Order: sequence, then structure tokens, then C-alpha cells
Amino acid sequence: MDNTRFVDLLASGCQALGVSVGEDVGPRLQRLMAELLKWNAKVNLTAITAPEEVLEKHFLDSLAVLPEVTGAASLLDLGAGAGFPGLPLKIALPALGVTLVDTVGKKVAFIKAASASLGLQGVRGLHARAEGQPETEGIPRAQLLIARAFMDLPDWLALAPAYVEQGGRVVAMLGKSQTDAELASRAAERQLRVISARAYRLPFSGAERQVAVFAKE
Ligand SMILES: C[S@@+](CC[C@H](N)C(=O)[O-])C[C@H]1O[C@@H](n2cnc3c(N)ncnc32)[C@H](O)[C@@H]1O
Repeated sequence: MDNTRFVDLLASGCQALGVSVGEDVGPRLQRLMAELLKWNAKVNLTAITAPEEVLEKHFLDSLAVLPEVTGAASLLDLGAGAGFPGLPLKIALPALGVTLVDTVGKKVAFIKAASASLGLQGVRGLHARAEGQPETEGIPRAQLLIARAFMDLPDWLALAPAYVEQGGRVVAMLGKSQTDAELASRAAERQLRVISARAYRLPFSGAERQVAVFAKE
């Protein structure tokens, strides 16, 4: 995909999602895509390899949750895989401190190499398994905890609170929308409260997504 098409698709995708990003975000995401596809030719990081699909399903889906993430000082992305949603969010929000955790060493190696190549400051890739014991796992707590395609909602709400700082929040990126009643009931099981929930569609395929934010009671 040439530069102009990338920038045009990014702009139209962001507009459809109702988010705005700085002018330097496009070139950095293009660089991230180049690194991802280069690495992916050698090590299997993601099954999504067509550039337009990478842009929509990895980059734009990550940027779609900017409204939920903006304002936090620190973000912890558990089960980040090749860096989603944490890396695009970091690119869009340069002041955000981001830790990305995965159990697969080659994915963490990619996160570190891509961050260095893009000159991102305040990003940490951590090779660890999150099992609910942040101290022994060496995983730092954050104001905001996020994950995409990591666990189903009940398991996520059981695991996540251990990694949240006092007063922090848990973000769930969901492929399958839940009703307000379902979200409230899942939250109550874990002494959490639903702060917000919103559905959105990916801009090119129309695929449905939902993002919900929870706080400790
Ligand atoms: C389906 S992938 C999703 C990756 C990325 N979040 C995305 O949306 O593209 C799930 C990732 O979670 C990682 N993972 C699974 N269990 C984990 C655990 N307990 N702690 C940390 N990472 C884990 C896997 O290695 C895998 O990379």
C-alpha cells in the first residue's frame, strides 16, 4: 500500500470511528506495519497480513478505544501478542507509559524491536505469564488495564483487578457485544462497577465490537 493510500484510509477510518490522531501517527503506524510484516515473514506473529486488514483489524481497532484510554498515565496491555492494542495507543498518546506483556518470547522481542525502531519512549515489553500475582510475576500495576482477544469477559474480570492501581480501571475489548444487564451482572460478580460501555463497528468490514470500562467498587 502506498503512503497516500495508507494516510487516506487511516484518516477515513479514524473519522468513521470518531477519533482523531496527530499528523505524526500515520508515518509511525506505517513504520510499525513494515516492521510487523517484515518480522511476520520470518516468525509467526499474526495471521492478519494483508495491509488493509492490518490497518483495520490491528491499528484502527486499537485506536478505536482512544476515548477510553485518553487521560490515563499508565497502561498495562496483558496478552498483547504483537502489540495490540498497546503499540498503536502509545503511538497516538506519546505521554502514556505502556507495558505490554506476553508469554511468547518472540512476540515480546518484536514489541521491543518495533518500539526501538520507532523511537518510542516509555514502552516496556515484558515476557511473563499473567496469572493474578503481579509481584511474583514482575508485572507492574497500572492506572488502566487493557486486553484484546485475551480471555473471555468473566475470566478477564476475575484476573484484571489484581493488576490495577488504587482507583484505576479495567478496559475490556469485546468481539461479542454484551447487554448492559450482562455487563452489570459480570461486574457485580467481581465487586466491579460498569463505568461505560459502547459498541462500534470497524470502518471497512463493518465488524461489530464493544468496549466496556469497569472500576473497583
Ligand atoms: C489471541 S492473542 C491476542 C493478541 C493481541 N492482544 C491482539 O489482539 O492482537 C492472545 C495472546 O495472549 C498471550 N497469552 C495467553 N495467556 C497469557 C498469559 N497468561 N499471560 C500473558 N500473555 C498470555 C498469547 O501468547 C497470545 O499472544
